[in-house]
Amino acid sequence: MSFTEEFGTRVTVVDHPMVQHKLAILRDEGTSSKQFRELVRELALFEGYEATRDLPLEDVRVKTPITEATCKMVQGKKLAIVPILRAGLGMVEGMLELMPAAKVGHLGMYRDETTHEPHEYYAKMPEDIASREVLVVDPMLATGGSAIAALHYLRKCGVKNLKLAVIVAAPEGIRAVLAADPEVQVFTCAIDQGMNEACYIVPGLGDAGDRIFGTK
Ligand SMILES: O=P(O)(O)OC[C@H]1O[C@H](OP(=O)(O)OP(=O)(O)O)[C@H](O)[C@@H]1O
Ligand SMILES: O=c1cc[nH]c(=O)[nH]1
Ligand SMILES: [Mg+2]
Repeated sequence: MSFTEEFGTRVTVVDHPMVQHKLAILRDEGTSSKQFRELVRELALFEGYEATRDLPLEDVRVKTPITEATCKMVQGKKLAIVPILRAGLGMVEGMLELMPAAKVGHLGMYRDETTHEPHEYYAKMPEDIASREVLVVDPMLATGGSAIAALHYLRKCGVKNLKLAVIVAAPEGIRAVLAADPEVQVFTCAIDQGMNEACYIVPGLGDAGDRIFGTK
């Protein structure tokens, strides 16, 4: 069964040629931290473009230099971007370029190196998070543990409309997320083969947080 058949409309693979090109450079172990950060920002912008495709529009009257016309503008929808620290921070700037009025909540989470379980160490959300449409961002979806913990936290905050944008996903992680949250929509630039024994995505791109911040 193909991933399209298995995941249906709940998963969108953003596989535009420019996205695939940038992702190939991102995966390359020789790519510097500076270029890695720039690519993560750019890929986030492309993903944000897809993730906001269903935003409601309203009619506005515009006077062009030629005549008056009825045009469309995005309704004043309340949005929030929630990066999972650290690596998710790399995607915030690109998302904000697209949605400058969005609020940003932060969720600190690290994966235990042995058990691969997520540990939450920080959370700061906009006060009105429950009434916002929320886009959780993190470049990597491996076992799905971190994303599931983030989605669970946001559901407990009362968030109704949740989307998750990652850059590289393992099929196991997607399955786990879809099973844990029956409504979340997932956006990814690639679905990889799987994970190795250390739960790193294969072929993946290594440790996204370390590559963004140059910590290894
Ligand atoms: O799907 P999972 O198995 O939970 O793995 C994915 C998580 O692991 C990475 O974070 P990490 O724990 O390395 O923290 P960091 O962002 O601080 O590097 C990544 O950015 C995700 O948050
Ligand atoms: O491949 C992986 C898996 C988890 N976290 C990463 O940064 N990369
Ligand atoms: Mg990391």
